[in-house]
Amino acid sequence: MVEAFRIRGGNKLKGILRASGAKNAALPIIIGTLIEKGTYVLKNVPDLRDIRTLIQLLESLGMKVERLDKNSYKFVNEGLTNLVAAYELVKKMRASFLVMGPMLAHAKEARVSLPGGCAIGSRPVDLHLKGFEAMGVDITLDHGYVEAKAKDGKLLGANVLFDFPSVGATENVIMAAVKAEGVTTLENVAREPEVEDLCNFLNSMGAKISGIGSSKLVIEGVEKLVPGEYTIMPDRIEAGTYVVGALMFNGDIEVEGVVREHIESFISKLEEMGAVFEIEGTHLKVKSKLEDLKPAKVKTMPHPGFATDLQSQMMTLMCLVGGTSEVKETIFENRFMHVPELNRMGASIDIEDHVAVVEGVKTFSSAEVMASDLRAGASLVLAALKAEGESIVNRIYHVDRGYEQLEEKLKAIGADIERIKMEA
Ligand SMILES: CC(=O)N[C@H]1[C@@H](OP(=O)(O)OP(=O)(O)OC[C@H]2O[C@@H](n3ccc(=O)[nH]c3=O)[C@H](O)[C@@H]2O)O[C@H](CO)[C@@H](O)[C@@H]1O
Ligand SMILES: C=C(OP(=O)(O)O)C(=O)O
Repeated sequence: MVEAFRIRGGNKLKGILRASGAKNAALPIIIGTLIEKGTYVLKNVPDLRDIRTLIQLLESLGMKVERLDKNSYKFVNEGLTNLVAAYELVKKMRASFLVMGPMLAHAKEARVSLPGGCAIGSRPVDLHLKGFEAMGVDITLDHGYVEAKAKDGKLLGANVLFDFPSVGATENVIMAAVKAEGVTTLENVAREPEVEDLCNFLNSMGAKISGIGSSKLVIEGVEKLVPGEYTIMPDRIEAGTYVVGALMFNGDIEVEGVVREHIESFISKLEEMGAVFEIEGTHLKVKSKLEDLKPAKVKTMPHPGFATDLQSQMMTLMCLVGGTSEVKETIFENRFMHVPELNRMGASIDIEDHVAVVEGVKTFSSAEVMASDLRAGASLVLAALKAEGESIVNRIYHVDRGYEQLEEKLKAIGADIERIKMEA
C-alpha cells in the first residue's frame, strides 16, 4: 500500500500559507555537524521524510540526536563510531552523499555508497570526487561504494575549478575544506542561497569562508570549529510553490516566508507575465488576477537563474494562462515527468527536445495521477485543488520528502484534501 491525496477541487481557498525551514539548507547543515565533535542545536528544521532519513544515517555513524521540539534538534557528536554510509540509507536520498566531505574533515577517510540516479536524471558525483582528489584524497570505487582516504592522513587546501556549478559538489567540498591544511579556492561554485546558508552556519562556528554568495569561495582551513546554535533559512521553493497557488486562486492566498532575493528570477518572470505583488518583509500578497497573466518563456539555470525546483509549479500555472508558453529544462535530463500527468488533467503540453510547449487551457479536470518526484507531486496537488471534482494524487511519499504537513496547511485555507491508502 502507498499513500495518496484525495483532493476534491474547486473550493474557494483563502488564508495564509507559511513556508517552513528549507529542506535543501537543513540537509547539508545537519550533515555539517559531522565535521567537529561537540553539541549543536539546529532550529527551524522542517519536519520531513528526508530529515528523518538523514537522522537515521547520522545515527548509524555514531551521532546522538535529540528532538527538542517539532522543529529543533540537538546533535551531539562524540566522535564517529562508523565510517561507512550504507547503501540502504544513501539510496533513499541523494543528499546523503554529502556526508563524505564532513567525514573526511573529521576522520580523513570515509566509505560512502554511490547514491544512484532518480526519476529526474542520472545525477553523477564526479565533480564532488574531483574536488576531493585535488585536496589529496585517494578515491577508489568498490562494489558500489566510494572509498576515500586522505594521503598520509592529511587533507590539503587546493584550487578547484568546477566544470559546472553543482550545488552538492560545492557543499561537499566546502565541508571538507573548512578544516583542511592551508587555503582552498573554489571557482565556478554554486551560488544557491542554500549554499550561502551552509557557509554562514560554518562561519558561525569559526570557519573562515569568504566570497559567500559569489562564484569564488576562499576557505582558510582552521584547526577547530566551535559548535553552537543555528537557525535554518525559510524554504524558498516551498514559498515559490505557494506563490503559484496564490496566483491560481486570484490573490486570496497570501504567502509568508518569501525572501524575494532568493527567488528573484521566479518573481520577476511572474511580473513579466503580468503578476502584481505586494511584498512587505517576507509576506507576499497577489494584487492581480489569473486572467490578466500573459504567456512566457522560461529556461532553468543555476542560481541566480530560474530554479529547476520551481519549473513544474511554473508550468502548472502556465497551463491556465491563455496563449503559448515554453519551458526549457537545462539542469536535469529528465525533469518533465509531470507533463503526461498534467495532460491527464486536461492540460495541453507537448515536449520537443528539452522544451515543453504549453498551450493555455480554461481549467484542469479532475483525474487520478501519480507523483514521480517531489516538485512534480506538488504541481499535481496545485492542479487538483483547481480542478472541479475528485482527484487522486498517488505516491505522495515524494511530496512528504519536501513539504512539511502540506495537507494540514492546505486544509487550514479551505482545501478538501485527505491522505488515503492505495494499492501500490
Ligand atoms: C538536496 C539538494 O540541495 N538538492 C538540490 C541540489 O541537487 P544536487 O546538489 O544534486 O544538484 P547539482 O547542482 O549537483 O546538479 C545539477 C546538475 O549537475 C549534474 N552533476 C552534479 C554533480 C556532479 O558531480 N556531476 C554532475 O554532472 C547533475 O547530474 C545535474 O544534472 O541542487 C539542484 C539544482 O539546483 C536542485 O534541483 C536540488 O533540489
Ligand atoms: C530535486 C530535489 O531534491 P533532491 O536533490 O533531494 O532530489 C528538490 O528538492 O526538488
